[in-house]
Amino acid sequence: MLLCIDVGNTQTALALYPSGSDDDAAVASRWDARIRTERRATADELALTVRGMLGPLLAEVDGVAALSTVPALLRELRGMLDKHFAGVEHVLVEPGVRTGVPLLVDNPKEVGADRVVQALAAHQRFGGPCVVVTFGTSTTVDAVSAAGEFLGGAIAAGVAVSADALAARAAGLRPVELVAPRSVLGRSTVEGMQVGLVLGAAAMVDGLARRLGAEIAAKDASGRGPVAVVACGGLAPVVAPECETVTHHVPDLTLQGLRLVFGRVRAAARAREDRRRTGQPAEGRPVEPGARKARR
Ligand SMILES: Nc1ncnc2c1ncn2[C@@H]1O[C@H](COP(=O)(O)OP(=O)(O)OP(=O)(O)O)[C@@H](O)[C@H]1O
Ligand SMILES: CC(C)(CO)[C@@H](O)C(=O)NCCC(=O)O
Repeated sequence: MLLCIDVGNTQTALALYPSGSDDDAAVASRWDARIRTERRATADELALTVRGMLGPLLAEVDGVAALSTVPALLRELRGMLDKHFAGVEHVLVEPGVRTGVPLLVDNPKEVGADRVVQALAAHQRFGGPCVVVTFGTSTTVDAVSAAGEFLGGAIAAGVAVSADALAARAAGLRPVELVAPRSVLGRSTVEGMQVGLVLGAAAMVDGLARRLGAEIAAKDASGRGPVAVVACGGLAPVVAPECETVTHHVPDLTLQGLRLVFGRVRAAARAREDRRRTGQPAEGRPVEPGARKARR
């Protein structure tokens, strides 16, 4: 089975998917888990945690795909894969890895690996142009073209981050439970904060999704018409139902994206190996440097 690991800023999500389902847009996980992200964890500590959680399932792992949105943990994650998963194929999604997603932005290297794999998974599953919304430490709203290109998008403070900041900065406000209020007319301090935090985030996402949809349509005639708006992230169950534009909620979108990247990288490596063995040149003409799109 393929082990996918998404190290987020607050939580780390893990799942096991059946091997050999590389091209399938969506495959149900056989096992999943969520743990707190510990920013100072070492490669050995990460391995201890992952192995401990997997227990006997560890023996069934024949591949690992991972990403980290925490730069400090990228090195440790690589160390864990190289030292503790040396015997199985593994892919760490970072700049240089051929995900097949063209990144049409100023600096492709700075785009978070989570946003890249989410764009891939949403496009593979729903086709056409789409908008990806994540409700995690940050709230992101990203545009993906009909051809599956990452066009850019928005990065905003996440709902829990906003709630913490408000309680820390306003003397009369306390942390509140992040749930949708009964009505937009907040009739208490707690409800007023829930309106602002939860319904406010939903309204922001709706506004951005509509504007990004218009940008996609303006760039490409095939982007006109309904655009799938795909939500994921730890707070999606709370906020996505309050959004008018969200059409799908895929809780494991990032992990599915990791699974797809693993399949692509493995297929490319096998094609290279076949060519090397048979002495055949790569298919197609070499791409001229000026015409090359930024991919990773
Ligand atoms: N059941 C829940 N109820 C309330 N908040 C939750 C729940 N589950 C997760 N969260 C919150 O969701 C956020 C974590 O979501 P997620 O794992 O998508 O983000 P993350 O780990 O920070 O990833 P990223 O760095 O990609 O944003 C945290 O702010 C956490 O407090
Ligand atoms: C935006 C977040 C925090 C979303 O998880 C992550 O993708 C990240 O740290 N990205 C780097 C900056 C960027 O994507 O442009």
